Amino acid sequence: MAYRIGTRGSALATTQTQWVADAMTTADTEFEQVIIKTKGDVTTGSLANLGGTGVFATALRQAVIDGEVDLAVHSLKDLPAKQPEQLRIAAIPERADYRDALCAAEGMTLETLPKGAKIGTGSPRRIAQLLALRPDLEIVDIRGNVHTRLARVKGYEHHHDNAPSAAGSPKGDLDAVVLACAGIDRLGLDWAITQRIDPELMLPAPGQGALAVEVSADKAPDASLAAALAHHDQPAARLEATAERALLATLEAGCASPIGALATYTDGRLRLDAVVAAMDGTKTIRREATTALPVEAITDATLAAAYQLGVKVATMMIDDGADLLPPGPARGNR
Ligand SMILES: NCc1[nH]cc(CCC(=O)O)c1CC(=O)O
Repeated sequence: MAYRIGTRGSALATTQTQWVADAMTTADTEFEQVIIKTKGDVTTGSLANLGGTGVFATALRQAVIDGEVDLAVHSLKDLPAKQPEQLRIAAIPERADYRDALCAAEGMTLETLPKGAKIGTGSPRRIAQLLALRPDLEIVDIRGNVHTRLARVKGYEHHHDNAPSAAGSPKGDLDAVVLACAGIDRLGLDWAITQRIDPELMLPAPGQGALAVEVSADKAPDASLAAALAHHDQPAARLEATAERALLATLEAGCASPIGALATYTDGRLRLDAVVAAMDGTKTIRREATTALPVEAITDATLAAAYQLGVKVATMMIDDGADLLPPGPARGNR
């Protein structure tokens, strides 16, 4: 059978969708990419001002609901925490590097960047954690695809002369940008990363580095597609994503500040670290908890335990005043 697999049109989106398609292709199961334009792709201007959640995902999700495509591949971190009833995340494949990446001029790191260095990012979560570490940094709001953002770093084009030209936007005007390692690695641009930022210093967005393969909840996939999806649903990634998204769902109801969260599943234990931070970096609330979760296979009970871990850590943070921190801009760019 051939299936239509929906994707955003960016280089990163089509690369990761092709990765999923290739992984799931068998002798009798193949995939054809269908590119869906989303609001996040056609709107220019700062994402911090665009508002709302899920700007990248909405049109793609609608294409699944309308039956235009059989399945869709998203970056999990672009999906709002609340799952729409018409859709189901059928697979969360093995996760890539979940860390944030500093891509700086001259091999610099967060420790060696000069005082007052100009750092490009539009993510309230990254801004808050950067300023908590280095209040002297000058943050510059940037957006655009991975190539466009990397081209803002001094010397980038000198090192990468076949970089697609980032028409219209400035080049080489920043000391560094912060992006997700996962996206840069998937595009084969890992040489641009000068520091994979330790999650002790900066917690990633909930779901960062993970992909979500979404299908219609009403129309069950046929047997060969269902088998391919089940085979690529990785238990550790599923448990980690469940805890991170439970935390996000709980905090979104009670606090409006930037949120970072990282769950790691190793040796039968699921650990969740999370942070809520004031945008100016002056206050951060960071908590963690671990639960023993020996699993052979994912069941409703293990997923419920992972979800409860997220609720627990979020509740601890609200008790510690996470809901009293000043709000960041409307969400949509983590
Ligand atoms: N918000 C855009 C977005 N959505 C997913 C990724 C990176 C890949 C991933 O986290 O899986 C990015 C770019 C970035 O934050 O650098």
